[in-house]
Amino acid sequence: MDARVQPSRLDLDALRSWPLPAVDDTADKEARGRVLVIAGSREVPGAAVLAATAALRAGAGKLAIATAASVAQHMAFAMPEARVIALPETADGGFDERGIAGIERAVQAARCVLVGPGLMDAKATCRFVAALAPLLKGRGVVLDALAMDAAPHLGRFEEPVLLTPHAGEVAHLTGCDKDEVLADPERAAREAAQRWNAVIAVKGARTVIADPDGRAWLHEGGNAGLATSGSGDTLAGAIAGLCARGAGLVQACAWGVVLHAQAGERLAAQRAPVGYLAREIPDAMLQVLRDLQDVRPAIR
Ligand SMILES: NC(=O)C1=CN([C@@H]2O[C@H](COP(=O)(O)OP(=O)(O)OC[C@H]3O[C@@H](n4cnc5c(N)ncnc54)[C@H](OP(=O)(O)O)[C@@H]3O)[C@@H](O)[C@H]2O)[C@@H](O)CC1
Ligand SMILES: Nc1ncnc2c1ncn2[C@@H]1O[C@H](COP(=O)(O)OP(=O)(O)O)[C@@H](O)[C@H]1O
Repeated sequence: MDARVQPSRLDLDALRSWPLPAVDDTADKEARGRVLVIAGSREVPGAAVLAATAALRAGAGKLAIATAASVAQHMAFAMPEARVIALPETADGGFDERGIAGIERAVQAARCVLVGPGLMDAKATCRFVAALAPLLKGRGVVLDALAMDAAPHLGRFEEPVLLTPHAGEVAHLTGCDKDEVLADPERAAREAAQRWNAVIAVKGARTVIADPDGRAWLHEGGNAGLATSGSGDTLAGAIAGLCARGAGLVQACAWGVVLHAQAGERLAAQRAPVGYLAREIPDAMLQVLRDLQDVRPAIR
């Protein structure tokens, strides 16, 4: 018999009974929390824009983006709400770990740091994340996309970190088969959470979140329209934004997963079931967030 405790179901009702920390009407942008998005390479700069937009739509107060030097100027115009820090690149388009000195202050100021969307050069990314890891202590950390490749090399995290792999990325990280993960995402999430002492969200039509304490949450919802280029970047960004404005990693992840899926459902109803764009998801998430807060206000 399967001894696993059933995962808690995540849906809008679950969020209503798990309200986000309230943001006071008198809050300034510092109180709303700083988020640092380390993302975007010369081939995939848009991933940083998608993640950063979602972080602000989720309610973060202040935004910094650390991105490839070759696209930093363009990023500053694409994302006028951000302070943009240029990172030196490797020949293969990765972030050179020597650039970390230039983001040290931004890391220290951030309540949440998201690393990964749109990064290139797996080897350089592993070195970069390994060198960054000691600076991340005490803040919410979300590793997405190529930044997760560092996880197997970092051993067990000392403090919880969130990883957001889809089934293919779990297969890539653990050496198992993608179909095995799809057949039992809960097992994959629980095993990875124990192995790395991390919160894991295995994403897909069924998303399972597991934490190192043995708790798990299951979300079923959204639609195939969410299976689109850049969609995962908006999820990671929203989670980082929720964390920056005061939610813990697990709550931020749970809220982000439901908001993202609900945004997909709204876009499917408003536009078409398939064919809406990742860049449209953050605004739809804001609509869902607003309606939720009408029910139980988190921002007065
Ligand atoms: N047009 C673009 O590319 C855009 C990309 N964008 C952003 O770029 C980032 C990367 O996205 P992506 O789409 O390039 O990488 P994705 O396919 O998620 O693979 C990730 C890893 O999983 C692995 N992996 C996958 N399946 C597997 C399997 N069955 N079994 C084993 N391994 C498997 C795969 O290994 P590989 O297939 O390379 O061997 C790879 O290591 C992300 O942030 C995305 O949002 C956007 O911003 C918009 C434009
Ligand atoms: N059929 C589906 N139903 C519901 N959600 C889905 C479906 N397919 C994908 N998603 C969601 O869309 C997102 C896709 O993320 P990801 O594969 O990382 O995209 P990308 O790498 O292009 O940004 C995940 O949050 C996943 O849960």
